[in-house]
Amino acid sequence: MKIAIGTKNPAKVEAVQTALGSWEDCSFSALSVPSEVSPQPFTDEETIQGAINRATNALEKAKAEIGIGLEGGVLETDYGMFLCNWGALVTKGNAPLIAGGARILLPHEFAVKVRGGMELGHVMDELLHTNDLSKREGAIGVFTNNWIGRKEMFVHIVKLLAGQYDYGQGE
Ligand SMILES: O=P(O)(O)OP(=O)(O)OP(=O)(O)OC[C@H]1O[C@@H](n2cnc3c(O)ncnc32)[C@H](O)[C@@H]1O
Ligand SMILES: [Mg+2]
Repeated sequence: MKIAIGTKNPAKVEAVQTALGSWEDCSFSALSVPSEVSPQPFTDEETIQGAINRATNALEKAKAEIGIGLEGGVLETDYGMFLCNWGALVTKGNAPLIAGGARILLPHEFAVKVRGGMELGHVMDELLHTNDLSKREGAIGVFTNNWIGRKEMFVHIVKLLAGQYDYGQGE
């Protein structure tokens, strides 16, 4: 079974490969595809839409059986700005399967810069003097002192997607 992943970000690609490690006879291809939402989504809805678009575009581009899209975003609440992450699994002719990931509050000084129009990944690299942090532990890794890294967080989302897919196969 051919599985297309709608990104080349290693934190996401490795998460899919790890989460689906027990699925037999799978081949994975990681492709750069448009999310068709803003580079920094600002709501759950926009982040979900980005995940679905990545999954759909990857499915079509790779002519795969399954497309998987993972998207990071932020959302404003009465408590402050949370980071959020969503995943979608798309198969031809079916409604997308959707799953959400862990969310935590962003420290004020980081949220202020995101509100000002910067992508969270760029804010992280600027304030922490890092390079491409979002391809490794990500914001969630930094702000949880690496108890939960970005890959681990996405592994959970992909397992939630795979489980729903398995459930559907049994119907
Ligand atoms: O190449 P792609 O797949 O686009 O990977 P990305 O790192 O840009 O990731 P997203 O577009 O899904 O995420 C939107 C922004 O949020 C940033 N980000 C970094 N760590 C994050 C985290 O733990 N949770 C959510 N977003 C995070 C990310 O770098 C982007 O600037
Ligand atoms: Mg991006």
